[in-house]
Amino acid sequence: MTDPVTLDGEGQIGEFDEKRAENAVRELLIAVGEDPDREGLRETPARVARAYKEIFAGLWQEPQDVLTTTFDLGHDEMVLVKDIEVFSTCEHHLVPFRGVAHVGYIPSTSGKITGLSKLARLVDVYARRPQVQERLTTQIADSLMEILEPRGVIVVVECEHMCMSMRGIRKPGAKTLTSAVRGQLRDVATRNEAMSLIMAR
Ligand SMILES: Nc1nc2c(ncn2[C@@H]2O[C@H](COP(=O)(O)OP(=O)(O)OP(=O)(O)O)[C@@H](O)[C@H]2O)c(=O)[nH]1
Ligand SMILES: [Zn+2]
Repeated sequence: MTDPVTLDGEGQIGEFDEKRAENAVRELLIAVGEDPDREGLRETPARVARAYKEIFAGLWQEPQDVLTTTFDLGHDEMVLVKDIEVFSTCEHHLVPFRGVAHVGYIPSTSGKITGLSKLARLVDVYARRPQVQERLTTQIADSLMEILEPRGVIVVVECEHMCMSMRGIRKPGAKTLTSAVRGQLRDVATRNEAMSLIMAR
């Protein structure tokens, strides 16, 4: 058994513990009735540990690590990046949920903007954690508000949750939509403009 770890105030250990993850996967395989020492499974615990390190890499990143490049371009109209692919993990069942995120903002009056790819990186920072879709959505919106200080933000996330498709209620195809709207994007006209851009196919 690996020694218990000391959790910090956020409920996190200091860094991803690959050995501990590997041991846990081995235990899980035994618990489900498998033989972790049979040939096909021998490397699986180490492989799964490496995969989890990647899937949960966002736990070791902060939004300011990726929203690094900002420009003062004087552009003060809406910027919207839509259909950003989302792969995340439901914190209730540890199975994936996937779909797309649409992220838009109205820059500050000085026109402080960021690189378009940074919006997609920001989505990944929060998606690569054990999540619920509502929190993923609000975290993206709130971190953008804090770092870019824009006049408004809109984030819409549409995902299918494997915990609803492959088990439990078994409703493949059901999509969950969540939104977070901040600042001037709460104004009906501006919000409608953003939504019509998001919904246009
Ligand atoms: N609000 C919200 N619920 C989620 C999300 N992902 C999964 N869930 C739900 O979390 C709930 C957990 O319910 P529980 O009753 O504790 O667990 P369960 O017995 O496995 O539930 P079932 O999935 O209904 O079989 C389920 O209703 C899931 O659909 C999410 O991102 N947001
Ligand atoms: Zn789930």
